[in-house]
Amino acid sequence: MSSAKKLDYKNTSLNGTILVPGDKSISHRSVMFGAIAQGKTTVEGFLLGEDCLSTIDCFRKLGVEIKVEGTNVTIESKGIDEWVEPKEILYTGNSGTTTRLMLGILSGTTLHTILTGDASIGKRPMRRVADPLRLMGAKIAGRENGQYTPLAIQGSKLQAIDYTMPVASAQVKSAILLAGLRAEGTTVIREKEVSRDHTERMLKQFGATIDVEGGVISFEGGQQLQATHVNVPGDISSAAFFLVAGAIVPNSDITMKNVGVNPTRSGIIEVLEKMGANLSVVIEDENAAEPTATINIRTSDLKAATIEGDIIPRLIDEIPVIALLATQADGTTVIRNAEELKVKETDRITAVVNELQKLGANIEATDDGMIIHGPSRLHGGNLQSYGDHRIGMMAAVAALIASSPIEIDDADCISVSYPTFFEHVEELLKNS
Ligand SMILES: O=C(O)C1=C[C@@H](OP(=O)(O)O)[C@@H](O)[C@H](O)C1
Ligand SMILES: C=C(OP(=O)(O)O)C(=O)O
Repeated sequence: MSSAKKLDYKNTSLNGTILVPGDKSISHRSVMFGAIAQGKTTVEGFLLGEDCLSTIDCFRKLGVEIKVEGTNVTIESKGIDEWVEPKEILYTGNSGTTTRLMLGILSGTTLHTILTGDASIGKRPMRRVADPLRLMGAKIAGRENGQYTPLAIQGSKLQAIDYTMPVASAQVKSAILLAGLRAEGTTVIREKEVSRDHTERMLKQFGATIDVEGGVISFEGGQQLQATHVNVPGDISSAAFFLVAGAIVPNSDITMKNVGVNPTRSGIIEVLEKMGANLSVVIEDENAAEPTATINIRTSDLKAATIEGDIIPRLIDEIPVIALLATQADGTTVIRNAEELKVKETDRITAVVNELQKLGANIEATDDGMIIHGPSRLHGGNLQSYGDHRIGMMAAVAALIASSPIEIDDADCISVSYPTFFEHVEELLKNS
């Protein structure tokens, strides 16, 4: 059920300390790796967002025992060879990560499975994963030769490949690595631009050996994963909404603890620094499998920046809210090389530009990004989320500075990645 939400935040500031929920990418992977390994894996700080719950649901249908108690999750598996062939279709909801990584995992089993998701997933390109997996010997069938869900997979024997990534995508890389775990030989992946490396880090955590050097990943097939404990840090992509809110809402001072600051994810921190934000980042644990930090942000005088090149994959999911940030910065912000935004939950270039224009922002779309002239005073209006959690949250942060109320058509979609988002907004407003 979708629900409209009217936001009327007048003369408020945001103050206080919050703990953003667990990282979505790492939460997905913790369940996947725990299900592949034999034994009991325990996860702490798991994200109870709908996308990660879809991943849990898929593995339960494969016979893996998964218990959820608050944000603690226990996965008990007899190992990938003991999974059962599901009688039902595996439903991946709104989650591209679940769909693409499962495709890689399931290709190397002996099972017949079918993956499908919601209307948005049904439009997202899957050949970017199916094609390299087919080079490994995977048997995948689907609409338009495997481009779109539903996708049927007949598990088969796989051979390693040496693959040069045509796009910077951690989902493609991870699907190949997870198939590579079951393949004969050494899988080699060559990345021109580094994408998030949670899969590589977690493979090591589960006892595998993986070599990463100068954008080249080498990974020997046939390794067994060992069940372990996974500590999921706070999601920097969720923290991003409050980093921007703290910078643009007058008289604000927000602290977030335990935020994951893996360098392949922390592009937004570099952008905030470049734009002159009042920001401090104190590393908590540099040696953890995934490093964390306490981050403080205060109201800032911002200047425009150019955002392009190899930083793009390190902040791709943050671009909608960075665009909002740029509407409050002095000068012209240019975002380039971000055409991947067109194949997310919705076309995020069109969605961001349309919705921010409705509020009076001076923003235009380009083929691979957007151009924003700031600063501009935003007014209220009726905004669409397009069923995309990141667009919904961008609209909600805009409401914190808009001169009149903003109504968001379908705000429920925010629970895909940040179910407690509005509780955190209320908590920070209380202290103002
Ligand atoms: O691997 C992951 O967990 C993700 C990778 C990124 O997608 P791409 O691989 O399509 O760039 C990102 O946008 C998505 O939110 C999560
Ligand atoms: C693109 C996203 O996720 P996914 O690809 O897993 O749907 C996102 O969370 O912004």
